[in-house]
Amino acid sequence: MRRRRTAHSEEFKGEIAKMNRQSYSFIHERDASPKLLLSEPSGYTAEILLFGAQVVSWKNERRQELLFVSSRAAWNVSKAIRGGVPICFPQFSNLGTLEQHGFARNRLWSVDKSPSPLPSPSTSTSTSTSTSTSTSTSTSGSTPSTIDLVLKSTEDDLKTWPHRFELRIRISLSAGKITWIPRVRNTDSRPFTFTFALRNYMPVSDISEVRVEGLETLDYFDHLLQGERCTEQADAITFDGEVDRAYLSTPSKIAVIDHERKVTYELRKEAMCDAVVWNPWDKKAKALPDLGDSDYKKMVCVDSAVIETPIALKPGEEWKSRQDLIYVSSSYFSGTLDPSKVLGYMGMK
Ligand SMILES: O=P(O)(O)OC[C@H]1O[C@H](O)[C@H](O)[C@@H](O)[C@@H]1O
Repeated sequence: MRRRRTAHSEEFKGEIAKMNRQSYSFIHERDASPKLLLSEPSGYTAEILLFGAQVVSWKNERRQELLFVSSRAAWNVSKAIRGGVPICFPQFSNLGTLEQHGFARNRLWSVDKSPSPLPSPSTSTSTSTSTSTSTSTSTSGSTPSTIDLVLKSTEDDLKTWPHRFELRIRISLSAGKITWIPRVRNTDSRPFTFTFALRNYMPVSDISEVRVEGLETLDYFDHLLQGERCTEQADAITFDGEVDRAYLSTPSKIAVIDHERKVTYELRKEAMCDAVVWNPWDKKAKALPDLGDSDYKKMVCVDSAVIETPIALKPGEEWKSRQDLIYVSSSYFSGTLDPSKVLGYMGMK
């Protein structure tokens, strides 16, 4: 593979940083944004673009890709890659005057090489109504590998969103689990509000065979019905057409169960009380230039989000949240994948 020498490659050439439990290396590919590689002892790896702080690959010890990336993803990044886990800030979707999903996913972030310790829950300001108080631990019990990335307001961004902020994301990798800890600090002299989402593109064998559990009976805004408020009637979400919904006041655990692939993704979240479920289906997929025509069959987005009640921060305040994405293969279970066993294993039932 050809390597490109850039300012970043000069600065970080050959660097393996191991400070404050950080363990990453830089990858430089031709015509692509610098990428960071996180690895951990049991063989899981993650690749993170500095452009958008977007995780674009998460692999297990057998080198199987655990995130969806479009077959037509545009890697010469001028906008967020279609796939992985883009970060939507300070606006989710088109719910405001900014560009769709906000600008954070389309900016070059920096590595925070000497990150400050995470604030304890009592010192951090969380204005969202999280339903969770739990703190996840590494599924392997080993120390995770972490990287801290930071985005600050630029003079250009201040023209469209006139609020000075610092957005920090700590991404940690351990066996079977990847964690995001986003923090937004108001560094301005006036209060501001924002919405936020971690958009998780998960790969599935066949979208028609997928169930999303944990959102039943909840209210949601249906983007396909001009944001109309509806109530989920089904006992699990299944897919036979386009879905674009923001579920409200969701539990801290949601499961995406792929019967055919015999895999379950468990999404655990704190301080992000909404959850978005999105699949574009065939017509919309054809309209998206960076999504293959039939890619919609192989993906589903289930996002941790704060949408209904935007986060409000006074000057100096900080909001902190957390998302764990946990990969559970049916090899943990004997015989056929039984959703009730999976959910029982996860402590959901
Ligand atoms: O194409 P993107 O900007 O990544 O957005 C992908 C989708 O995200 C959200 O769910 C919006 O409600 C959709 O209308 C949009 O198509």
